[in-house]
Amino acid sequence: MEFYLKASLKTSADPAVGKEDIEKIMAEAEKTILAKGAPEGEGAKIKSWTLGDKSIDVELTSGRYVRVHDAAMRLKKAFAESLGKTHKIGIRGVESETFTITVPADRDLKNKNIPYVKSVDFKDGNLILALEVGEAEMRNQVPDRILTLIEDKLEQGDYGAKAEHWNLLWESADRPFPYTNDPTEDMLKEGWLKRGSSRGQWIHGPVTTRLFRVFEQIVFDEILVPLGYDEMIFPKMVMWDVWKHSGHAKGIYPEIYYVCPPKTRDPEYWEDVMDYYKVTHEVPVEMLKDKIGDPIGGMCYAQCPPSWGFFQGETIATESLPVLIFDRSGTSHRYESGGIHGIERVDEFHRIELVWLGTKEQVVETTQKLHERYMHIFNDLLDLKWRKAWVTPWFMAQEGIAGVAADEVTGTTDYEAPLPYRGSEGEWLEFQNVSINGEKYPNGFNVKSQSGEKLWSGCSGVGLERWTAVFLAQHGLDPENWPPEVQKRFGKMPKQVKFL
Ligand SMILES: Nc1ncnc2c1ncn2[C@@H]1O[C@H](COS(=O)(=O)NC(=O)[C@@H](N)CO)[C@@H](O)[C@H]1O
Ligand SMILES: [Zn+2]
Repeated sequence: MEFYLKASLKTSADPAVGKEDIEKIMAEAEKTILAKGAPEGEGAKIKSWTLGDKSIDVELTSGRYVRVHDAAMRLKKAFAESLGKTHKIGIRGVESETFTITVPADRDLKNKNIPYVKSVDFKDGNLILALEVGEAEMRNQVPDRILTLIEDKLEQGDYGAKAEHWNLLWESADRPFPYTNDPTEDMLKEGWLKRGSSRGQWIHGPVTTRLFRVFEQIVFDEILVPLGYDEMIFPKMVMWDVWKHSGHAKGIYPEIYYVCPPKTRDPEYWEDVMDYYKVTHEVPVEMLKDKIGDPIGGMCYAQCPPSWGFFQGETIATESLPVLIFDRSGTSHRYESGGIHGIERVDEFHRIELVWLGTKEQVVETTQKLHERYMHIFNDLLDLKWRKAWVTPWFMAQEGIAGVAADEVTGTTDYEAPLPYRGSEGEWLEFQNVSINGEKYPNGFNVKSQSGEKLWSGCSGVGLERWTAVFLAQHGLDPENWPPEVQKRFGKMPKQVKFL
């Protein structure tokens, strides 16, 4: 991998008078300023240099240490000091005439439309990127981010094949499946729910709503109350800034529902739209496009990121750790891939999101306790056939990164269950997960601990549609066949609205 930069350091006067000083700096630079911070012999190299009538023109090459743009800044500083003192010549700025990054690659890039990249050529097993950057971009590490972007793409395969990591951790004993219908079809027949007008959206009648609340009650009784979680309300419209801190801004765009404000709330501004509708009974979507502002963010997607605004920039007292909170205040929205089927994979869903933060030990211990409580719930209360698997951490998957986390403690455990109607080879459904997210969020949101110890966090998403889909797929719709702990909480079947 090689960086190449042909730069022109603009001088305030003809630099010829300082030729001796410049020669001295150029002669020593590779051993001094251009070597600092690099392993032996891996600093930046001066390929050539000449003096213009108001510039010092230099060709630099480097590997990944003392990169050419950093080398140019170091030369600028050295010239400014030496020429400034002795000859009152200042360095006005650094201009890059040619800036290329050459990276070994086994294939060309699909997307060549990268900021500050003029061209991408794939030749003789290398990607050669020509950059168009100014001094500000060179100072602001833009070339470094471009290199990282390319290396990530080459490593991950250009998006597409996100090889999901999956390792079985535990599986419950088999149990008979007396019911093998598709519960969504039977629920539709029973009138328990109806499709909403939006893609992947359902309107839940009294029965499924009651079932959601029964599962929620079980989470309260078995986890939130005994383990001391406090309820909070996390925002449900998520601004770009939150997703920049959480990392979602790296890869969330294909799957969010965007939020745009009106450009103004002045009714006159909207009169033509209203008149258009009143006359045509059609909503003039084209007209709306010009009247709404840019997307300010999106609807709730991962549910926990906005909670970090509560802790951002704070130092948490030792006595408050571990913080154990949860949110169930609203919906999550995802523009899921096609083939939205049943209630198991929807665009609008309801989740209880548990978040815990503390020292690494506290987070690991809290996570362990959660796994024990879930084990009890799924074995003894919901009486499910289910399993747990160690998978690519959800926060990596949501940034388009495959593989597993750096250390073996950080990561996501998916809880999955078979849906009998899918058949014995049918794909199991992830109905919730538990994750240790390491330092990611406290770092991302700059949250410190009184003791100065690094804070860790974890989160667990309990999908109520998913619990319901798994539970009904395995137990059927007749409460008579449900486990007593669910029947007890469910009570009498709510009266159904009768349609004629
Ligand atoms: N499209 C969907 N439909 C229904 N439930 C979903 C959908 N997407 C996610 N969920 C539920 O939300 C849970 C967590 O989602 S996740 O993306 O895996 N993880 C996260 O977002 C973490 N922040 C924990 O919530 C899933 O296990 C599932 O129960
Ligand atoms: Zn989460």
